[in-house]
Amino acid sequence: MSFFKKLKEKITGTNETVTEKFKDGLSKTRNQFTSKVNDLVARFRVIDEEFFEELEELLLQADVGFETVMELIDQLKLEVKRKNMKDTAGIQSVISEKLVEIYEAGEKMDSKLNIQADGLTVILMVGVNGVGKTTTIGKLSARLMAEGKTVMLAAGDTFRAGAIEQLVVWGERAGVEVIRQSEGSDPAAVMYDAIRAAKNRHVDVLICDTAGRLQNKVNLMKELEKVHRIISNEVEGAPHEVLLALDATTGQNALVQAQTFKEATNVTGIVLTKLDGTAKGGIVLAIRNKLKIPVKFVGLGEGMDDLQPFDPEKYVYGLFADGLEQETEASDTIDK
Ligand SMILES: Nc1nc2c(ncn2[C@@H]2O[C@H](COP(=O)(O)OP(=O)(O)OP(=O)(O)O)[C@@H](O)[C@H]2O)c(=O)[nH]1
Repeated sequence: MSFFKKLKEKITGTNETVTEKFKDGLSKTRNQFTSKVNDLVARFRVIDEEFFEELEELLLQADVGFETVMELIDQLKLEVKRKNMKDTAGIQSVISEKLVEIYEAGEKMDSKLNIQADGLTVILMVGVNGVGKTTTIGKLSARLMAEGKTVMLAAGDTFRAGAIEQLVVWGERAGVEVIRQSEGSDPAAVMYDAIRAAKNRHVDVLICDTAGRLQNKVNLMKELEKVHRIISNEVEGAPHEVLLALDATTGQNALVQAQTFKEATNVTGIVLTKLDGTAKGGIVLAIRNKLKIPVKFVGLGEGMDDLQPFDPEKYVYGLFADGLEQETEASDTIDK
């Protein structure tokens, strides 16, 4: 049975709304990358060295990243040989199978949020201004509340004008309390207040916003270190997650930002925002392989429920949805 058919069977009936979100969110990448792969397959018919070279180029253009592309091409060559495939029919299914395998074969990384069963969980959100940090905090609050958790927010970006107000608006929208001080105050003091309030009110999850001043690495590091210290002094084992928000539309630049934050703090997971806004959705694979940090969530749109836990199979489905529909329909007809 082809990978497409197995994948189709696996995801049918399991939360179709989420599957559709991945499909819609990846439509730009699919229209660019996958349609070019389809053209390539139609143009070549026979699998040869030139076919692999052009495929390699398409994968690089989709921001999959050099090392991952090389690994994928090697794996594909082996599989083509093993299966004795002479023509390109069915190669998309093999490509998608290998993409999932490569994603899952890497270092074992837990993409689940580390939420404590008892007591307060503290999540620190870091990232450069404008990447969608505040929006992500709002969406994450709504998601946790839907799971039955009580949530509180700490307005720790006291640096950027308007950041506190923006968080308060999201807090109101999601129905969660925001602990704040005035602009320019010490973010560590805000965290201290917020932890006190969260403990007093027996809140399950406290999400802390931070300033994303990447322009000044020394200040960024100092501030994050101080905030980190206050949080870990007040709550044992905290912060339980340090989530770095990265904007998928910034491509390779997102990798550079991530490197800086990695040096400043112990990032435990990536939230890749605006994946719906780029045709280079391969960046997910580059991030995982280059940074060795799990992508825990992806942003697939602007709505409250458009932040979804990353799932490699749904992601690959989103990339190859059209081909998958066609292939399974054709083989269903043959089966009948
Ligand atoms: N299409 C799309 N837009 C998004 C997504 N996430 C965030 N946005 C949009 O990106 C813009 C910037 O998001 P903000 O949350 O304001 O950015 P920010 O990182 O909080 O900015 P700072 O508070 O300065 O750090 C907003 O218009 C959001 O609606 C996403 O996953 N998809």
